[in-house]
Amino acid sequence: MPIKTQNLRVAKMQELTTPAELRAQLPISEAASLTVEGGRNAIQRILKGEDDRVIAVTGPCSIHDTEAALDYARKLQALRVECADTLEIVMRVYFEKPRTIGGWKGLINDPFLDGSFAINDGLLAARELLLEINEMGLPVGTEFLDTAVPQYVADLVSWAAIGARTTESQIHREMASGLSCPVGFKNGTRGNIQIAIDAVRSSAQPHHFMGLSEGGQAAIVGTSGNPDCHVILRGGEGTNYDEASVDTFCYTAEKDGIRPQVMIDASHANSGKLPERQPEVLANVGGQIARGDHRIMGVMVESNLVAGAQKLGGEGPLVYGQSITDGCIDWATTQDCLRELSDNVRQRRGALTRKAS
Ligand SMILES: O=C[C@H](O)[C@H](O)COP(=O)(O)O
Ligand SMILES: C=C(OP(=O)(O)O)C(=O)O
Repeated sequence: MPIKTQNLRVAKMQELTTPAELRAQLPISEAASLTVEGGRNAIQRILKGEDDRVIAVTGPCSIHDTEAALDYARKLQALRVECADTLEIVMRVYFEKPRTIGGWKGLINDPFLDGSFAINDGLLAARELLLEINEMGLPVGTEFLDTAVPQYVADLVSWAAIGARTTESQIHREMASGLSCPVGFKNGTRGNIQIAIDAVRSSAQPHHFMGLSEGGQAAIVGTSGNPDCHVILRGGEGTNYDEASVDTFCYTAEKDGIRPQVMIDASHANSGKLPERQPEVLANVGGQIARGDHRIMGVMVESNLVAGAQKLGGEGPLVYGQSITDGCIDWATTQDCLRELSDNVRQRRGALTRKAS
């Protein structure tokens, strides 16, 4: 009789809702599908240089309270309409957090914030929120971390990110090669840009891998490759948002055969994890744009209703609209920064017109 050699450290296994079941419960509406298609098309045109606007992915570090997220979305949608001529504003709606060591891993993993890990409820809450935001006309960007998640929600996502900790991972590049939306790859946590360039090249190719079918069966997935991938500079051991860093990145990108274009993350290592530094980063990046730089096609901002961050599990109730992961800038500051960026895009147009005449 063989001794037990399997699942020795698996404490629990519970059935997961299938993607088809979740989608039947919360089907995409016509209004939401139009927002997704419009958002993806706009981003694709910006990536191809057919639209001179700048993508601005802005929103909380992570979603932990869907009511607060909807409040934020209503404000952002008004700003999106105001800045439509210069910016393609997309709400950052992050449900999955890649932790350096440990901590809360996001709304899908632990929606009740209490270690109950009710993932079926987390998927439901995520899909419900994505539907509501899209129905407002506001496109959504998210990070995909668990490779099973896209089958549940990717039809409601206009732009996706692969994080600094997973850009080098083959399974994330395979996943990106099959996503229907444009995808940004962050440089590595130590600042390595080559892994992000390699990721863009890898994801443009077709791949075959093991995945999940609509019906929740294990499946062999074949993809056609994603031509709409790009790099996001997020800093590393130092910052990499300045002109010299953009030059270095674009030189390397062109040498490796990818488009010399980039999104700049104003947060993470580019702000030294100090949220109050994000406006300074955005002003620098906006200055580069105003002076005529067309290589910077997007920015990312960690922003919430209330500035800073709070500890999950601290004394008293959570502050409404404040991050429980990385610190964010508040809504008023976000509005000022994006309006300034919008002016910078106009200045770039003016500079080009002056040059041409
Ligand atoms: O954006 C979020 C965080 O920077 C990332 O998830 C890592 O967080 P941690 O270092 O607090 O775990
Ligand atoms: C985790 C994130 O960023 P990074 O992968 O750059 O650390 C994030 O944007 O939430």
